[in-house]
Amino acid sequence: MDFHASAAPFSRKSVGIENVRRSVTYHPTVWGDYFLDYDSNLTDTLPHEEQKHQSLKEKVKQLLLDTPHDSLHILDLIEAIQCLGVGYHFVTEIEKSLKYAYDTYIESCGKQNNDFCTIALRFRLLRQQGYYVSCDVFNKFKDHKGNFDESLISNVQGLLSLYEATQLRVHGEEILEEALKFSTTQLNSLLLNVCNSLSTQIKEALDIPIRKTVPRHGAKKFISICQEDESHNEKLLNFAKLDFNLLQKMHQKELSEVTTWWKALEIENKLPFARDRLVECYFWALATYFEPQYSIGRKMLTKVTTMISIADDIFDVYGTLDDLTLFTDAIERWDFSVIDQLPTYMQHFYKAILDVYVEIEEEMGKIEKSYLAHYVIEEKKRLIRSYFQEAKCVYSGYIPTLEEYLKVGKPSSTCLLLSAVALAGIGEVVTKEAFEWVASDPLILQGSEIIGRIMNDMTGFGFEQKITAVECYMNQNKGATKEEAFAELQELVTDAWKDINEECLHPTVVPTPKTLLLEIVDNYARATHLNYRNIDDYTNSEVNAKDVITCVLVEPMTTP
Ligand SMILES: CC(C)=CCC/C(C)=C/COP(=O)(O)OP(=O)(O)O
Repeated sequence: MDFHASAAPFSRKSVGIENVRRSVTYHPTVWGDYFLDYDSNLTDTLPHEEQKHQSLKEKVKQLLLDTPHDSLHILDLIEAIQCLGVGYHFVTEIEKSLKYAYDTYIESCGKQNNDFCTIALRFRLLRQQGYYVSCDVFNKFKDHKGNFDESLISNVQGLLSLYEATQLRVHGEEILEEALKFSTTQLNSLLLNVCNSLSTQIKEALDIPIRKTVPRHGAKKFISICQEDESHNEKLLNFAKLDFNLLQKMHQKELSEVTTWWKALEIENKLPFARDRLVECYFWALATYFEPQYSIGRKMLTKVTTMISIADDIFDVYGTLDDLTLFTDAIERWDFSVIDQLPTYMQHFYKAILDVYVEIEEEMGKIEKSYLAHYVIEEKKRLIRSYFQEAKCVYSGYIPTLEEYLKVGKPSSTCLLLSAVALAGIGEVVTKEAFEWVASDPLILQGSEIIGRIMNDMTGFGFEQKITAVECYMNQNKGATKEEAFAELQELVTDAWKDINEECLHPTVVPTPKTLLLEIVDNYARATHLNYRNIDDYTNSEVNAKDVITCVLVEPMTTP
């Protein structure tokens, strides 16, 4: 970027405040010490719960094995298992059934008893699994004029199923673009004429489709929907509820541990200008992966994310240009001995950052992979470099083009660093190739970065203390309104989802552990959708985020 062009109205330099420390009032933590109480006394799994869990798991597994691959019922069963959040227990069985569905795809879709709903469901389940299957199967639901058949309008479940299937579309799939418009319009008009529980289901799907749902949040939501459905399978539902509760206890215990760490840092006293969002950061980590074996990863991610959040507040609000120059240099040098050269308020923070990465290196050392920790540090440096570039831009008053902006705005989304940290926390299965893949910033990761950056910027426009993609677009297209800028940027988000969808299909160039890496990247985009689809729920976490966190991390499911 060239930072020497004419000054913009919001330029700090233009109003002579480049060396004035500023502050914005963020609301205090919603949670305080709340999760400290969730220590082992409350969160250890009891032996009878363990036994019941095991026995229900066996029963669900048997149900899967007993349902023939060629029955229509198997698709509904897999869908229920996955939506209820217990698919991770039956990965092999599900893969086997879906392989069969893939091998017999065209033949099965052609059968008489294959209705609209089933065809759309099969299409989605296979695409979710990474199988490329053709969208031509939807042609048979069009009338002689080429429109979707009017008879589909009254089929609510079919419309929902079609709508969900379109979320897996890739570039150039015209019929799925039409299907998305058709199903969205019809579902919106149905909202007025259906019963309460169905209208809630439609509203929720329109707001957050399955493809964009954060797994734990989705599990809780679908358990409630499933309960209302009289045809639900009791054993599966009970298993899902118990599994949810056992995982929730584990997550509460992790939160209790990271709260102890956070309190000891005394951030609210030492850096009172910064957002205090420990639990929200943990929730982001939980969105990345929720399974028991990634406990260490979630704790690492939480610590790293809180440090990012503080750094972001220093760069965007509090720090002077001199402070930011010193801090960026100190991060490049990555050395405890440079602490004294930093302004006092940064010293404690700089040490806290380095300590977190020492801890990551030590954790990786336990599996003899500490030599890979430098990949994570390099991503931290890349992030801080991008923050510094953005800050310099504000101080210079130059408004970049959207393209120039995104070169810096993509890494500043945090997606690259958080993906590298997520990898550092997966234990034995981590590979050097996976870190190198993240470092190379492949297309799929860029998709998540774009979603992260642009959705964040749209909610931040008018509030952020820094330049956003919206200003860049409006400046570049003289006379463009905010609405036009939003429409154009929303298109970029839609395209980014198509990139992600395409890159998830076999054969992928993603290294081992492939499925996990794809999940990590997908989940970053999903967490962004959840937190930034209306307002910035991370910064303003008193309303929506508080409700979501309460639902996922505080309220257990009622089990029989
Ligand atoms: C993914 C998460 C939760 C990251 C950690 C904190 C963070 C940088 C939040 C976004 O703040 P912001 O809206 O001020 O970001 P930016 O300044 O990059 O626009």
